[in-house]
Parts: sequence; structure tokens; C-alpha cells
Amino acid sequence: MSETTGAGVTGESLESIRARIDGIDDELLKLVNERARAAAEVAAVKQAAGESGDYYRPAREAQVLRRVRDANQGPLSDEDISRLFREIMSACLALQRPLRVAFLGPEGTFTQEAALKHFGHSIRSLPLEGIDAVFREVEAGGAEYGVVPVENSTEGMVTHTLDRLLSSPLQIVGEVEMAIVQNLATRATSLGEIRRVYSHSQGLAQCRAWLETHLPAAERIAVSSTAEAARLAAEDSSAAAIASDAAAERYELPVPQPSIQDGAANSTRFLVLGKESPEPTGEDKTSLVIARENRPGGLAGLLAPLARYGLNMTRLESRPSPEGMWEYVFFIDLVGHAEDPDLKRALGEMQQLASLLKILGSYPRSVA
Ligand SMILES: O=C(O)C(=O)C[C@]1(C(=O)O)C=C[C@@H](O)C=C1
Repeated sequence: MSETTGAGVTGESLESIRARIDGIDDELLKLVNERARAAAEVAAVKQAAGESGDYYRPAREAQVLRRVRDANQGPLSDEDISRLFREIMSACLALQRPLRVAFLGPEGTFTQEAALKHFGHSIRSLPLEGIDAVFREVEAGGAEYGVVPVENSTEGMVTHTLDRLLSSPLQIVGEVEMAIVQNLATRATSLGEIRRVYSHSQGLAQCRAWLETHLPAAERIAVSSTAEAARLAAEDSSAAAIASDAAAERYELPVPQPSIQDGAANSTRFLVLGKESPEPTGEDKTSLVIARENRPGGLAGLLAPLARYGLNMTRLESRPSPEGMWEYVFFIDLVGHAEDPDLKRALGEMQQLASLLKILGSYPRSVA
């Protein structure tokens, strides 16, 4: 039986099903371009209203994604639907002007994956060498947005990002959560040949138990990123990298040992940095940093307004204050937008009690 004359379970021939798919694709093509024209009309309206800057609207994008996910009846998963619509919006926006997005590079880092997950592929990518460089590029206007890691489920906070948030005028405009899969990537043909293992310090830490069991004698060398680790391992067959699939692929490294991270559920949260906070969407988060001079009950008192207004705190992290010894600042994530009435009142009351209160941004909760 030839492929094109066979019949499926419904009795319809392959040829006929493919003809149907062609018809659906024609419809999709027409509709996708119709949508792009509508998005261009939105841009014209924004321009006529004298709006300056870029046309990216994180709040609207979150609403679009939530709406199609709620309407989705499958068989495609909600994640697949989000990904497809994200790319459609990304292309529609690029038609107006592609966004310049800086991220912790080089190409192949998890941060690049997070940037593409959030903005889609129709962006102008600016891979930079460090977290600080990403902040500076967005502050200076060389990029409209920046993406940096902030927290890993096994390794904890990325303290450099927190410290930089404290001093930067930038706002958090979004968050991206991503499952992190670390692989052993190497040209070595057996584990016995591996003398050195390169990775980012977080990559080495996330795979500590695996390394102790399988490569106890290999030297562990921390480098600036997992992508840089893959580049180094590609040049030396007695070395390996702990890196993402994307980094291994980029440097054409075989992956003899996939998924070697210690925690089964290893995920990293990234922040999207920009200049203006998005408007409320109804499903938002607010990040802030707060401090009070060191005295008993100080923190409990500062947080009391949150309980009074029934507000939900999803994270509380302390960091030594840059101001003095044994002084602390607290990074807090709250459910809600700083313009929501209850949150606004609570923040007002906290402001009265605090020696420092800086809102780092209100932004839509991540749409997976
Ligand atoms: O609704 C808008 O403001 C648009 O510009 C359209 C659109 C879209 O394609 O849906 C494109 C870019 C924005 O980031 C948000 C949404």
C-alpha cells in the first residue's frame, strides 16, 4: 500500500487529510496576516496619541496569553498555545520595530532561553558579559529591556541581581520561570578522560552530588556562564561542561550524560527589566525592598500592614545593607499591583515606618 493511497481510522485517505491541512494553513496564513495588520493599526493609534518609546505592552501581552489559554480546548497544551501566540505577537511587534533585548550572555545561556520565552524570537538580541552590563545597557537606552537571573530553586538568590536592583532606576516589568536541565557536554569518549569540568558556579552547585559520585577527581572550574563553559569544553577533549542543550548544540558538543542536576525540580526565575511599570492586569506581583533601623520587632512591625490588608507575601529575603555593618534590607514579593487600592494603602503605611522603601516594580505574573 503506498503512503498516499492508505486510509486512516476515519476512512479518509492521507491525500485528502493533507488537502484539508493545506486549506487550514491557507486560513491560518490569512488570519495571522490580518492580525499583524490590526497590530500595526494599534501602533498607528499609539503614534497618533503622541506615545513615545516602544510599542511593547507587557500587561496587554499577558492578557492575550491568559485569554487564549483559558479558551484553549486542546488537543494542544496550554504551554504550546502560549508559545505559539507569544511568537505571533513577537512577529507583530517586530513589524512595528523589533525590541532590543539585552541579557546575560553569551548566546546559549539559560538567560537567553528565558528572554526568547518571554519576548519570542523576533527580537534583536544583545548578549552581554555580566549582570551589571545588562543593567547598564538598559539604563543607558542601548536596549529597551534586559533579562537577568534572580533566583534558583536549589541554589537560592542571585545576590548580584538583588544588589543591583537596589541601586538601579530600572523597574521590574516581568518575570520568567524556567525549568533548568543541566547536561554533561564533552568531546571525551569516557568519563575517565575528563580532567576538568567547567560551568557557571550555579551549574556546578546544582550538580554537586552527581559530580561527587561520577567525577570526584575532576577539577571544577567556575566561569562566567554555562555557554562559556561549553565553548571552553569544545576546545579541549579532556574537559567537560555542565551546560544547557542550547549551549551544547551551539558548540557542537556531544551530551553523553543528560539531565544531571541534583534536584529533580530545578527551576530558575528571571526578571525582565525596563523603564516603566506595566499597568495592572488583575494577576500581578509587586517587588519591593524595605529597611528599618535595627531594633527588636522591627521587621514584624514593618510587615504588619500587609496582614491587616490581607495581602499575600510570596518571598522575603534579607541582604546586608550597603549602608552599614549588621544592617539589613529585605526584598519582598507581594501578590497584587502597587496601584491596587489595598496594596497602595498598605505600602503607604509601611512607608511611614520604614527608613527605606523602594518599589522595584509591579508586573504581570508569569504566564508559563
Ligand atoms: O495591543 C497592543 O498594544 C499592541 O501593540 C498589539 C500587540 C499584539 O500583537 O497583540 C503587540 C505588541 C504589544 O506588546 C501588545 C500587543
